[in-house]
Amino acid sequence: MTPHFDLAIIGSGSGNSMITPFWDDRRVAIIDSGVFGGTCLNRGCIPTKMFAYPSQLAASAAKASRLGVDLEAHGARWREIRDRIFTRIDAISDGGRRYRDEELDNTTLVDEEVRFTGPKQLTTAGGAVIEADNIVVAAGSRPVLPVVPGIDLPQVHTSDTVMRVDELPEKIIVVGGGFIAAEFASIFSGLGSEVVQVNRSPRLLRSHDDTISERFTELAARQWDLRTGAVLSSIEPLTDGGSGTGQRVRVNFTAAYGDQASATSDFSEDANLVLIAQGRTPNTDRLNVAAASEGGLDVREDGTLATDSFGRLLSAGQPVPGLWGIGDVVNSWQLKHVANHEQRVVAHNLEHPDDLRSMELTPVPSAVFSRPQIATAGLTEAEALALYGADRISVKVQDYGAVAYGWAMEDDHGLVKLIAERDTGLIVGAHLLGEDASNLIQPLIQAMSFGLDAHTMARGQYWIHPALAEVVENALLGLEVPVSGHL
Ligand SMILES: Cc1cc2nc3c(=O)[nH]c(=O)nc-3n(C[C@H](O)[C@H](O)[C@H](O)COP(=O)(O)OP(=O)(O)OC[C@H]3O[C@@H](n4cnc5c(N)ncnc54)[C@H](O)[C@@H]3O)c2cc1C
Ligand SMILES: NC(=O)c1ccc[n+]([C@@H]2O[C@H](COP(=O)([O-])OP(=O)(O)OC[C@H]3O[C@@H](n4cnc5c(N)ncnc54)[C@H](O)[C@@H]3O)[C@@H](O)[C@H]2O)c1
Repeated sequence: MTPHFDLAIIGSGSGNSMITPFWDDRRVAIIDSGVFGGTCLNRGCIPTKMFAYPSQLAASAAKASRLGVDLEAHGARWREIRDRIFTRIDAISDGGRRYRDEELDNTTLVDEEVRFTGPKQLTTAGGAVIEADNIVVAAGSRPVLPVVPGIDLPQVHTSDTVMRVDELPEKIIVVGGGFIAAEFASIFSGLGSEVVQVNRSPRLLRSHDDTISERFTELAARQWDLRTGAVLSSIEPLTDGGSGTGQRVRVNFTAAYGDQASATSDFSEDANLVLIAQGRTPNTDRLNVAAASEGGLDVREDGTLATDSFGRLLSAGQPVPGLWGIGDVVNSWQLKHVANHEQRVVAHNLEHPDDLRSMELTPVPSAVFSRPQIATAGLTEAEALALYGADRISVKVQDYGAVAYGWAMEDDHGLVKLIAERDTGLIVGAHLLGEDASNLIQPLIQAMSFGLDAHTMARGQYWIHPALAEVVENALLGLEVPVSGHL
C-alpha cells in the first residue's frame, strides 16, 4: 500500500524545523538524499564562519604591528581546525538524523532523491511512492559549475567540498567575486595559503553599494593577488607534480572583454586547488515540478519556484492547495535567516488555514564574513537615487577612523554609509564595511524594521562612549533629515 502522510517535506535544512509539536500526532515524512541538516549546517554558514574566525586571528598579526605590537603567526594547523569544526557539525547532523529516523514515532526519514509524479505524490529514486496531504518543498540550491575542460579534476572544488580537504593548499585559485569567493579568499589567505582570485568584472561584490564594492575590491587587492576582467577557460593537470599538497593544475583564463578596453590579456596560473564560486542555482530542476499539479508549478526566470506571500506554490498564478515552498528553492536571497522566516510563516499557515500570515519582514539584511566584514540592508545609493531622485534622499559616509574607538584601532578603511529619506528621516539603506560590521548593523536593521527615524535613533538613546557603535551614531547625525525633539 502507498504510504500516506499528513505532511511530506523535501529537504532537511530549513525543512527540518517545519516539524513543530502540532505534528506530534500526525504522520510526517522528512526527505533528503544528502547529508541531514542541509547546506547551512553542513557546508554553508556555520562551518565557513568557524573557519573565518581562526583565519581572522591568524591575519591579526599584520594589523597588530601597526599598533606597535609584534605578533607572529607561525602557521595554521589545518587538520586540527577542520576536525574541530566537523566533529561538532557532524555530531549535530547525525543527532538530528537519528532523532527523526529512530527516536520519533511520527516521523519517517526518507534518504533518497524524490521527484513529483503527480499532485501530492512523490516517487523516490528507488521507485517507492509517497503520498501526502501537504508537501513543503525546501529543496535548497547547489553550486553552479562552468562547463570547461578539466572541471571534473579532483583539484577543483566548490564550497561543498573545499572545507574538508586534507591539507591547507599552498596555493589556491578562487574563481568568482561574490559572497563565497570573498569569504574563502579571506579564509585561505588568512590561514597562510597563497591566494589568486579571478573575477570577470572589474569589481568584487558587485551587487553591493558602489562605495562598499569599490572599497572592498581595493582592500582585497592589498591582501591577495586579485585579477579582474578574466573568465575561466580550462584546467589541466600538471605532470611534474609540484611541491606540497599533491599534483598541481594549470588554470587557464581568457580576457573577459576580448579586445576592448580591458587591461587583462589571457593568462595561466598553476595551483594546488581551484575553488569555483560562480553562484548557486535552485534545485527546482531535480523535482519534476511539471507533474506536481495540473499544468505544473510556476517557475521564475531565475529558476526559483513561484510562491504567493503566504508561501503557497503557484500554478498559472494560482495557489495549489497543499503545496508550499521555503528557502533557496523559492527565493533569490539565498540566505538562511530568510529561509528561517519563511519556515516560521509556512509552519503557522499549515497549522492555521483560516488565519494565513504573510512573509512580511523588510529589509532583508546580509553580511559577508570576509576580511574586512561587510553588512548591508535596504537600498544601495544607486537604487535609492533611481527610486527617489537625488533631492529626496540624504547620504552620509562616516569613517570608522573618525571616532574614538577607530583611533584606538588605528582604522584606515572601515566605513558606515547611510541613506535616508530627507523629509521623514527614515533610513532606507545601511552599508557597513569594517571590524564587526555584521553586529554593528543590527540597530540599523531594527530602526528600518520598526520605522524609527534617524535623528530619534541617534538622540533618543544613550550610545556607550567610546564604543565602536559611535560610528553608527555619527553617521546618523551626519544625515540631513528632520530633527526630533531629543537633544
Ligand atoms: C558556503 C556558504 C556559506 C553561506 N553562509 C551563509 C551565511 O553566513 N549566512 C546566511 O544567511 N546564509 C549563508 N549561506 C546560505 C544558506 O546556507 C542557505 O540560504 C540556506 O542553507 C538554504 O536553506 P534551505 O533550507 O533552503 O536549503 P538546504 O539547507 O540546502 O536544504 C535543501 C536540502 O534538500 C535536499 N534535496 C534537494 N532536492 C532534493 C530531492 N529532489 N530529493 C531529496 N532531497 C533533496 C538537499 O540534499 C538538501 O539537503 C551560505 C551558503 C553557502 C554555500
Ligand atoms: N555570508 C553570507 O550570508 C553568505 C555566504 C556565502 C554564500 N551566501 C549565499 O550564497 C549565494 C551564492 O554565493 P556565490 O558567491 O556563489 O554567488 P554570488 O551571486 O554572490 O556571486 C557569484 C559570482 O560569480 C560571478 N559569475 C557568475 N556567473 C559567471 C560566469 N558565467 N563567468 C564568470 N563569473 C561569473 C559573478 O559575477 C559573481 O562574482 C550568495 O548569493 C548568498 O546569498 C551567503
